[in-house]
Amino acid sequence: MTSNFPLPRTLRRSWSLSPARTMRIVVLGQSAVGKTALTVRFITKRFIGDYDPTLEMIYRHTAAIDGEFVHFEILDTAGQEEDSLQIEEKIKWGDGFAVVYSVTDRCSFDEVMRLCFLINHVHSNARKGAGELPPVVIVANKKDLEFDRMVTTEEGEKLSKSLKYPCYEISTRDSYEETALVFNNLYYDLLKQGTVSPGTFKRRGISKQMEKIPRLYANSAINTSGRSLSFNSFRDYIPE
Ligand SMILES: Nc1nc2c(ncn2[C@@H]2O[C@H](COP(=O)(O)OP(=O)(O)OP(=O)(O)O)[C@@H](O)[C@H]2O)c(=O)[nH]1
Repeated sequence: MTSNFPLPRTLRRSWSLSPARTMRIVVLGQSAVGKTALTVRFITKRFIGDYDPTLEMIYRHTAAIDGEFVHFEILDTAGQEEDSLQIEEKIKWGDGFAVVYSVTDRCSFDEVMRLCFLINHVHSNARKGAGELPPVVIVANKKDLEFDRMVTTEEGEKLSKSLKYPCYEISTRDSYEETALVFNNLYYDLLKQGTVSPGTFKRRGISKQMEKIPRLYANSAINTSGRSLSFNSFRDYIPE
């Protein structure tokens, strides 16, 4: 089908983009800190309030960053207690990590350190000292809930300094831009490591456990209706 209207400049530009890279990001953190909200906000640009708390999913999303297509595969983990072997499989799968806590929940803040150590431990063993450790960002979510705050900005900064990972204090509810910054910066950090070939990031094998996690192809460009979608209708809306 042809159109009588000229294409917008942004669409015309995208045709000259170079081949896509794929980056796998694992979103970790305690239950109810906003992992699903963060992931869905990034890929649909919308804040959707209610999710099935137990759902674990790999979202696939293509974004154009600095004139390049980047395929994100984002594993939104369940955030509930599971044995360490299961978490380790997921950590092995990732190229980069967003470790999320809520500024309204001190326990979720205390969990960040353990998760960061686990990431380092798993990847140090896997790489046997060769190569840099994967990029990690700490996400302090729900900063809009100032009255319920239990963790100060300074505490977040102190943790960030001691772990040597950047920490972004954000509101997934209020800002798409802050959410995108988390994922885009993980991508830039991985690029900086210089371990990427022009086509794709280096791939490792996928375990049977990882193959069982449902995958969903989602792209913000698909959702242009301006409707507010519930999570279930969001899932039905976007085909695999
Ligand atoms: N006010 C506010 N609420 C938020 C924000 N981010 C998430 N929420 C709410 O926090 C609750 C939990 O969000 P989820 O995204 O389901 O949290 P989760 O970490 O994925 O939870 P699990 O699936 O149990 O691991 C939901 O009611 C969200 O609407 C935010 O930035 N501000």
